Amino acid sequence: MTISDSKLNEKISILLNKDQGKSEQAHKVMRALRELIELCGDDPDREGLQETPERVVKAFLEYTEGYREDPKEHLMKQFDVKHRELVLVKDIEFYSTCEHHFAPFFGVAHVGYIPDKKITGLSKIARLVEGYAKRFQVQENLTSQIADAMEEILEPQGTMVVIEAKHMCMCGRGIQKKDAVTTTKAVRGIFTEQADARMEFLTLLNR
Ligand SMILES: Nc1nc2c(ncn2[C@@H]2O[C@H](COP(=O)(O)OP(=O)(O)OP(=O)(O)O)[C@@H](O)[C@H]2O)c(=O)[nH]1
Ligand SMILES: [Zn+2]
Repeated sequence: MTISDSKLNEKISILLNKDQGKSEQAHKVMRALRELIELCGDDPDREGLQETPERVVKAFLEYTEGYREDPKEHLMKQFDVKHRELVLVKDIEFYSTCEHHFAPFFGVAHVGYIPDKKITGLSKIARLVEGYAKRFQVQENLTSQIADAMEEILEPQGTMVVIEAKHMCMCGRGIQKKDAVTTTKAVRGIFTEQADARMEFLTLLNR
């Protein structure tokens, strides 16, 4: 089977929105992936590996779906309520791709904000996390991008984001510390100014 006549190829074309220029680029990447297989010491034409370049391209387009949307748009759907106290969405699972090694990193995001005028749907906060996670990332940028989007679109009294994640680039390669967990936080607005607000977030988080 050649790369161009397989079924997976059609799926890639759909993922690329039938963009002809991008499809050509995808073929170049598939050819490069054949080279990578050879570089690593295997035969790209052996049965198990024949479709691997296409599968890898398709998988990467899925890992990076966030580039093909504006995650902030999810927050545009808003409601007017009188609630002016902490809203905390805990344990939002995410799966991202380390921009240094293209290895997965994954874990949970906890997103809290104190509304001023507007609130958004809870699922929209999870969609925001997904939109930034599905890109090439470092955990610190992922954390601050989520906080900055909340601030810009909802204009709350403040936002606090905590992310806990495991990085596969520290497991199967390199330093090989499979149990290491990295925690990052981003605080904005009232959470920067008031220790009590941060404490309330952390108390609810650890319940
Ligand atoms: N700060 C930060 N570092 C990350 C993240 N993901 C991966 N890294 C680190 O990026 C660094 C890249 O270091 P380099 O020395 O350029 O690359 P390397 O030789 O592959 O590094 P080692 O992993 O130490 O073998 C490593 O220390 C990784 O642990 C992240 O989300 N945030
Ligand atoms: Zn890495």
